Amino acid sequence: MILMKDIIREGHPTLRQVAKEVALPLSEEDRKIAESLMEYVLNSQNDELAEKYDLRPGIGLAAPQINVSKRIFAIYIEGEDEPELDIIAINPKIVSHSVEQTFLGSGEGCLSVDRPVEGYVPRYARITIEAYDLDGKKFKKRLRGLPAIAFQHELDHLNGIMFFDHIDEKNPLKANEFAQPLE
Ligand SMILES: O=CN(O)CCNC(=O)c1cccc(Cl)c1Cl
Ligand code: NI
Repeated sequence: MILMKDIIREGHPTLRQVAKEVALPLSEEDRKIAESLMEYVLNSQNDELAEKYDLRPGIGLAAPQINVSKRIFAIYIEGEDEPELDIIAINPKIVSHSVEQTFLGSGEGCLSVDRPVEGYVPRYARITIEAYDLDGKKFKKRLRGLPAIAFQHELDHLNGIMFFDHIDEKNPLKANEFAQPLE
């Protein structure tokens, strides 16, 4: 299982690389990598396991964060009755997006960043994405809200981008005129 010691931190060059597309159908190795990312995310949201193994909670995790420069990430966002988003995404891409932007009023955090970084991270408010699942089957989703924000945070990791790259240096708590805060 992935532990915090396996997660690379800012300054590690892999976090700034553009990750490579993954061959389909997935090799056994790549399937295990994908499953381990989701396993971490789920474990980190389980109070008992998170405490037992000292895991920082996360709603997503991308392969580059465990020093694997491949286009794979997992996202799990709990919902009322069913998860808001529960995906393992292979070779993901945004195929279209709204002009309108959004951001989390509380900003974003990252397991690869061991410091709080204040500021609004502008994201597309609504996105249409395409990716492949563990079985190599292509899927398409329209996302909004936190799922859309999380998808963009993880996709950034595959392109060597960190969330703080998007924060306006001069005025971190400025929201541009197209952006509406998420709740
Ligand atoms: O790349 C994934 N992580 O670094 C996991 C830790 N960060 C979070 O769970 C997190 C927190 C706030 C906003 C977003 Cl969008 C995300 Cl993703
Ligand atoms: Ni992150």
